Amino acid sequence: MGLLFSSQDRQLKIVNNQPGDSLLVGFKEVNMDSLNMLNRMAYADTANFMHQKVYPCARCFLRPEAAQALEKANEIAQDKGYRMVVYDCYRPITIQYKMFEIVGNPEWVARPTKGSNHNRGAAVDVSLSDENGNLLDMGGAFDDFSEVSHYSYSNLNKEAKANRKLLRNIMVRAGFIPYESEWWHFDFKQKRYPASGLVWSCND
Ligand SMILES: C[C@@H](N)C(=O)N[C@H](C)C(=O)O
Ligand SMILES: [Zn+2]
Repeated sequence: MGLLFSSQDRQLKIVNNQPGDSLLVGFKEVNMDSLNMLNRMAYADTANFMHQKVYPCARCFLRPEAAQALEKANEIAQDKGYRMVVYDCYRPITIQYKMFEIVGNPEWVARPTKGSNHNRGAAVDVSLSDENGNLLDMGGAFDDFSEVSHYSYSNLNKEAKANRKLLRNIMVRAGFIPYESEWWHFDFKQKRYPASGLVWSCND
């Protein structure tokens, strides 16, 4: 894939894997099953806004510090009697292009020329469930690209407002930065990581 340049003349360095590469160099896998997280990786299934399975399988890779922060968030959630629900972690830049082509609005899908923190392995899309895996009411669905998804959307019932706040507090305590437009999206911005085109394998 080589190098891409953003319109704001910031150079976006894309690291791509070669045929035969199976490991994501520089990333750490978050083992959702052993951590009792709910694996709902949306883009490894057809039930998403693209109606296409665009990931080879449902695995969560992040930069090591971001992975550690997600694990911390999970511990905080579990101490309170909840489970982390994981919709997305690292997202190859090729998929960002595909998403942006469909949605075309940077409020909902970051411009691929600039790159999303998902492409850097430094963002997650998450929610919470109870101990039995029942999703908490967040007042709207994951990837509902409408104002209902704004964290501060006013027309929410009390429970949904409280649940959004609970999720946000857990994630902020763990080191993530919330995104106002999407209640589920959290960035980990401690370092500037390069965007990547690496795609994981499913059998190692
Ligand atoms: C596509 C959606 N789940 C998401 O992550 N959007 C943000 C803005 C992104 O693309 O970084
Ligand atoms: Zn996101």
